[in-house]
Amino acid sequence: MLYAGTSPSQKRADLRRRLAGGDLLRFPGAFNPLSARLIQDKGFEGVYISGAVLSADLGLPDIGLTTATEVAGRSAQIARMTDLPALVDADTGFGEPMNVARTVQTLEDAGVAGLHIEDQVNPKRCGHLDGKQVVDAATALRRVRAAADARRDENLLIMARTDIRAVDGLPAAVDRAKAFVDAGADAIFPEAMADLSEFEAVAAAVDVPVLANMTEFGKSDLFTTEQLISAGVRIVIYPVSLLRVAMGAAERALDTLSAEGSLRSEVPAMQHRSRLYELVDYAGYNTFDTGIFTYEP
Ligand SMILES: C[C@](O)(C(=O)O)[C@H](CC(=O)O)C(=O)O
Ligand SMILES: [Mg+2]
Repeated sequence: MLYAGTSPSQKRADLRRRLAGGDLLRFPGAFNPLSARLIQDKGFEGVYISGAVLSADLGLPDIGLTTATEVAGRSAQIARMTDLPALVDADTGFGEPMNVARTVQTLEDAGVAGLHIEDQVNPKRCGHLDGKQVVDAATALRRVRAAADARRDENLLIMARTDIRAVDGLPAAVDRAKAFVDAGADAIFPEAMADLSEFEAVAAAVDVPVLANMTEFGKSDLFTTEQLISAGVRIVIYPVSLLRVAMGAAERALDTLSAEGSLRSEVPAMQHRSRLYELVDYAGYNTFDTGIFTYEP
């Protein structure tokens, strides 16, 4: 009933333990708190909270318009709904190193298990678009250092994302990944890798987990979990996938409604009322009521 029973510090400890175990951890993007429940129910290892989804949800492009407060608010709503660790996209950290530090503490308070800070210039843009720019190494490292120093729970996972591959090539991405680890990054997110061997090169160069972004319609192929494991990847995100699936279904249903005058033919594809009730635990609330109202002081 209500929110998940696992505390944020426990989720962070769980994530650390699972990462030490060596498996590939799969983090589908939750496009709302309810979908986080579904991700847990289906047996995934974690939930991703995407900046692209947050922007799209507000009807905005992913070009650095959202604020740290909006990201923290949505993160809290999603993270509290699941026992799984949540990883959140903190974009560029929302400002200078001191702002990055405050962003980290705010997201920690929101209950996430980890976050990533990227090295794009402000305002950032989707990592799979052309025309990105990255900041110099010193600036990028200061962001990561500030993030690592700011956390109060040592288990909060600070991931450093580099977008430099699309700008200066793979060797630059490998160099930056190594420097990020020296600056305190617990994991590396190399954005827009061209192929599997590039993931492999980054994973071989650092001794921390590497994350793969399996976003659709982007610069990387959609590799299978087996392929990612063979390349040494330890975390995979499917950031916008569930939103794309849901919006695709919504468009088709609206077209059906226009064409057919009713949604009758769409009903078999819909999530059933009973399944929705299962996910929001209607039964748990009934048990609570029964316990309270039959209680005799
Ligand atoms: C991972 C990402 O940062 C996100 O916000 O989810 C995006 C995803 C996307 O736009 O497809 C990204 O920059 O890759
Ligand atoms: Mg993003």
